Formats: sequence, C-alpha cells, structure tokens
Amino acid sequence: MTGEQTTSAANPRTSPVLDVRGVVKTFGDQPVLRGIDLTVDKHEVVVLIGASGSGKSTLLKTINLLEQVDDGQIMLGDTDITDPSANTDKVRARIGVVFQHYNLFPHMNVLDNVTLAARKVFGTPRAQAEARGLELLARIGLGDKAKEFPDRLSGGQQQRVAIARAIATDPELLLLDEITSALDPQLVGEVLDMVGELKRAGSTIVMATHEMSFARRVADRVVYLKDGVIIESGTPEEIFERPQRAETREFLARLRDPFAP
Ligand SMILES: Nc1ncnc2c1ncn2[C@@H]1O[C@H](COP(=O)(O)OP(=O)(O)OP(=O)(O)O)[C@@H](O)[C@H]1O
Repeated sequence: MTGEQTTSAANPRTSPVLDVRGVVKTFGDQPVLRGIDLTVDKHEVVVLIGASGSGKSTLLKTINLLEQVDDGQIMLGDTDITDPSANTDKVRARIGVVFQHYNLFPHMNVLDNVTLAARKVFGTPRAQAEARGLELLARIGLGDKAKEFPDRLSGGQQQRVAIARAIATDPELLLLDEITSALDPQLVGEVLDMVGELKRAGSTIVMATHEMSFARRVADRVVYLKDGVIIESGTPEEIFERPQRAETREFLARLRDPFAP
C-alpha cells in the first residue's frame, strides 16, 4: 500500500473546495444554466469546455458572485455563498479570478497591482505584501517589471501579472475565464505554462477555455457544457478519446472540422 492510500484511508474524504448544486440561471426568458452540479476537490483542475454561449462564463460568475443564481446552492468549503446573508467581499477574498481581458489597474505599477488585495483586503503590512509580491514576480520571470506600469508590458506579461495578482493572497480557489483568448497566438503559451505551474504547485482551479490541447494537458477533469447543461465530464482521456455522449462527439468533431455535418 502506498503512503497516499494510507493517508486517505486514515482521513476520510474532506469536504470539497467547491460544491455547485443544481444551479439555475436565467437571463430574461433565456435559461443559461439549467441545473448545474459540479464538485471540485482540493488541488483539482477542472476545465470547462463548450461552444460559445454554452454558459461557461456565467457559471464562473455565479461562483464569484458576479451573478446571482435563480435556484440551487454553491458551497465554498463549508460556506453557502448563495445564502443572501453571505458576505460578498469575504467570499470574493477567498477566490482568485482572472478574466479574458487582463484587467490590471492602469494607474498602478505591477507590484502595486499584485499587492493591492493583500494590503487593502487582508491588511497585510506593505513591506510584507511587497516581499511576497516580488517573490511571486520573480517566480514568473517578471521580477524586473515590478515598477513598470501595465501598458509597458506585452499582453502575455500582463496576463501573467493578473494571475500573480489572483494568487497573491493564496485563495482557496482560482477561477480562470478564457484567459488566453484576447492574446496574440505567440503569447498564449507563456500564460498556459504558468497555469501548468500553478497546477504543479497544488492550486485548485476551475477554468473555461477554448484551448482544447491545453485542456487535455492540464485538466484533471474536463466538463463539457452545452446550452447550460453538463453533458459529460471525465478525465481528458475519457472526454477526448472515448466520449460517451453523441453531443460530445459532435462538438469535438466540429472543432476538428467546422464544416462537419
Ligand atoms: N448579463 C447578461 N445578460 C443577458 N444575457 C447574458 C448575460 N451574460 C450572458 N448572457 C447570455 O448567456 C449565454 C451564455 O453566455 P456565457 O458568456 O456564459 O457563455 P460562454 O460559454 O462563456 O461563451 P464564450 O465561450 O463565448 O465565452 C449567452 O447566450 C449570453 O448571450
């Protein structure tokens, strides 16, 4: 028996980092999430795939409380974050988020961007926050950019800073929404490599992406969403090599050949 098996036998399953239960979201009369169930364990990397408009971003937004659910429940650890009494700021402080468009504050230098949440939300003393920020920037190869303003960085560098900012407060969960789709193709690799490093470092991640090769490489679990419903989820091998559902097979075939019937 391996050490890992002994540990898990001794410690029965701990509660998941994220537990999405029956989440429903409608915009006007358009149902966008139609009963989503999704559990994410610590250190797990879950990748959401699906056609444009299938509800991937909306799902991430409900988890970050940028959108309210119409029905269902979302647990972050032991906190029901969909309970009206949940403190939005406290919930958001536990979740790191990076969106498609690197939304760094343009009037702040890179280090101030990375350390802002630690200083303002967590009250970490500036010297301590900056030491951690500089360490993070050095780790991602941008140590020499600490005092630069965002507009002096390439899109890929800005997005890497946005990721550094999201992890600077050691969030329990990281949400990444199409973080490479606004980038020039030659800048995509450096950002995706950074996500690979976060995975190796043990982050818990839910990400939406159209980069299937990346989903295949980095995901522990791939979740295929269609019209607000999870059609199928499984390991990258299960989804990409042996999809069980006809809808998944059709989606993947269309990616390979957009003119497929
Ligand atoms: N605030 C909103 N008001 C009205 N409709 C919305 C709103 N946000 C999203 N939608 C609609 O909800 C549906 C799902 O959108 P969503 O952005 O979640 O899809 P997605 O899978 O992330 O797409 P993409 O891959 O293009 O980012 C779309 O039809 C979209 O137009």
